[in-house]
Amino acid sequence: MVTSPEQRSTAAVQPAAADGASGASAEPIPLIRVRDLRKEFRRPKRHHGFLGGLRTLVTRQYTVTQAVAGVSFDIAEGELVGYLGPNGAGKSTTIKMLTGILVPTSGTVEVAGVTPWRERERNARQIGVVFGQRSQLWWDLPLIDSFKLIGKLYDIPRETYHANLERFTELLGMADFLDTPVRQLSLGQRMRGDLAAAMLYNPRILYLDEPTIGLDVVAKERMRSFVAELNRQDRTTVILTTHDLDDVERLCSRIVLIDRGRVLYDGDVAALKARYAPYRELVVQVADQGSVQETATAHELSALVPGVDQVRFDGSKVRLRFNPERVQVADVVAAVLERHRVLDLAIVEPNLEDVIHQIYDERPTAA
Ligand SMILES: Nc1ncnc2c1ncn2[C@@H]1O[C@H](COP(=O)(O)OP(=O)(O)OP(=O)(O)O)[C@@H](O)[C@H]1O
Repeated sequence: MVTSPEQRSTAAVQPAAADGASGASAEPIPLIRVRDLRKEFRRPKRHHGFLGGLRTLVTRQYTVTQAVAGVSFDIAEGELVGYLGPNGAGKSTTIKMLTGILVPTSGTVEVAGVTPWRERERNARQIGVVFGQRSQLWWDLPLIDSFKLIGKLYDIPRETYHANLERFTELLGMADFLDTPVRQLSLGQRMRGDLAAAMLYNPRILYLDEPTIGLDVVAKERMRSFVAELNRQDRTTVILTTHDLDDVERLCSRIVLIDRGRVLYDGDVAALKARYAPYRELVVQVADQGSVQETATAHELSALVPGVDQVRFDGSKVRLRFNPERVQVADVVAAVLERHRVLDLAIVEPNLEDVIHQIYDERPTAA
């Protein structure tokens, strides 16, 4: 299931138009516009053994990897989009083309009217980039000196620099380590420094590539709340690639899901869940758990509570799955309360991770 950029907002689960061109003239111009983007990596085929090196040079055969195989999407100002996919799907390659680090094999990208790889400097002023695995800070300098250097490099007006430094220091809790050399910072501190450095010159767009990788829960939450604040207060447009779907649940209303260089899904998270996992679970802990398990098979129990499709015993809890479009939550709860003494009860939404696994499981296998 693929959606073209112009279809996404109105019909998130419709098939894509073949050409991916925008037809709606009244639509506002998107901040980021990507059309049929492709990137092919060619590596010389290596021959081994006696005279292999010579053959490699002479035959000039190549191994071709289609890292990005025709991706199109639009992103409006102020959107916060999760760009997701399994290892090797083409996420980093796409981000590298959007940031101007890589030149595509074909296709177009416009970022606020700029073709990133043609006007790298103009593009650099309007984007902030954080790669979780790499730092743009000066390793041997105190963190504050990296900020000062960025202030000079980007010609940030004095007032803007000081206002941003003060705000980010407060929001990211950096006061205690501003004077510490970057190489002595913990990963969580360094990531906060990187995030602040990426935003010091007020870019309109922030690209985050695995920004919470390796962080503990507290550090992750700090990063997430900072990104949410930038997006809400400053309308910063954010594109986030991550394998941590809690980042996505917490931050993104829209996701673009890619696989083998192609878009599998582009739309909002709620619509994705409604399509692939149209259920809720009532999770109950009952006083008579033992007797429930002894006297009622899952099948019998689901017959007792009308509208419940599936019942699972999960440790001390019973999980009853139902479709909220067919049966009211209140009716399911009432049916359970009528029969059992309930100690605890919760309604749980399907988790994005399960939904995405389901999509990968259902996709056609590679040719
Ligand atoms: N410089 C390169 N030369 C050759 N192949 C490359 C290069 N960079 C990426 N690839 C290949 O392109 C494909 C997409 O890689 P990419 O790094 O974009 O994936 P990804 O979705 O970011 O994966 P991950 O989640 O593991 O970071 C992979 O098959 C990868 O091996």
